[in-house]
Amino acid sequence: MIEAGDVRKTFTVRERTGRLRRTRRRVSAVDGVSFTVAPGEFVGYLGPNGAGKSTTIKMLTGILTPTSGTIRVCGLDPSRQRTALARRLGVVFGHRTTLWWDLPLRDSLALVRRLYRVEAGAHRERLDELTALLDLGPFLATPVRQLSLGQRMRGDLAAALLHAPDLLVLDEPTIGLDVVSKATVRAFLERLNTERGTTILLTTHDLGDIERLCRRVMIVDHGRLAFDGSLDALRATAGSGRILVVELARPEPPVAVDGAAVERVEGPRQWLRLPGDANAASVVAALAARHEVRDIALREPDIEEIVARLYQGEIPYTAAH
Ligand SMILES: Nc1ncnc2c1ncn2[C@@H]1O[C@H](COP(=O)(O)OP(=O)(O)OP(=O)(O)O)[C@@H](O)[C@H]1O
Repeated sequence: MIEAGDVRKTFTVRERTGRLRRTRRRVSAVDGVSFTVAPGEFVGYLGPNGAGKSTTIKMLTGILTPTSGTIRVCGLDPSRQRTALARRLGVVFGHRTTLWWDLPLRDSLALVRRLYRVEAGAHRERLDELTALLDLGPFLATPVRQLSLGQRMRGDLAAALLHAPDLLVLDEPTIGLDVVSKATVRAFLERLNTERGTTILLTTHDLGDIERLCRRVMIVDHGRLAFDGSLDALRATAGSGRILVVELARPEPPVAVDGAAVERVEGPRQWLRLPGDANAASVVAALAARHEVRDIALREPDIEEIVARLYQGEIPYTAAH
């Protein structure tokens, strides 16, 4: 569905370096990224701010042309065959709407039908289905500018899917949504993928989206693909380990136990990181033999923490392969 081969995008930015002087600087936004996405996959595309995610998405959707490398999306070259690709592709940017601000949602969706030249019968059927799935009924007659963010996002999803695309590309579709709206959007996307077989590429900073939806995760950092694998592989990152929180009878210097490293000390509490293969029971036994332990708790690493540590360079991406 998507094939990207050694894709690069370089921007030239002009900078003021003195009162009258300007210099040009080259920014390598995407620096040799290669991957393929098969039909029916649901892939999360992650990365810290400025890593190159939006630039990649803009190249996949034909908005930007790569400086070098090859891209095929639905068998087409996005920058050369943008119109043909638009018929096969749906795109939703969480930050902005593609709907007409002053028109009621229903009229906006009718214009989308004309844009994509969807046959009237097929449109009605599809609109009914999307209205039911996304619960659009109560606000179809409301002008887009009066919709709440969650309602507007559901309207945008409907607009992107009215022409039944094979591939849906989402850029932060749950940004700013409350927990209930997020759950609605996530449940809808899951159904779209499993029941309709729509391939989905999802860019987000919300790791809840990723955990709930994606079987595969790609992480881009400094313009390069730093990780490409399953969510389980990411969770099992060698350096991630579990955290043992120990409450001692009194404040003590960091304890010394084989197979654990003290990460934090707060009064009588100490946080020990256990490597992936460590035996928690023997660490606890060793601790109890030498210290008066009041309480212990074992925490599994959460995905948010693992990703933060990867971004900060505390664990190498290679550990996640
Ligand atoms: N039009 C542009 N001109 C110059 N530099 C750009 C342009 N677009 C992006 N960049 C630079 O390219 C790099 C990657 O930007 P990009 O927007 O792709 O990152 P991102 O991963 O989407 O970030 P975020 O999570 O903050 O949205 C950044 O250093 C950014 O400043």
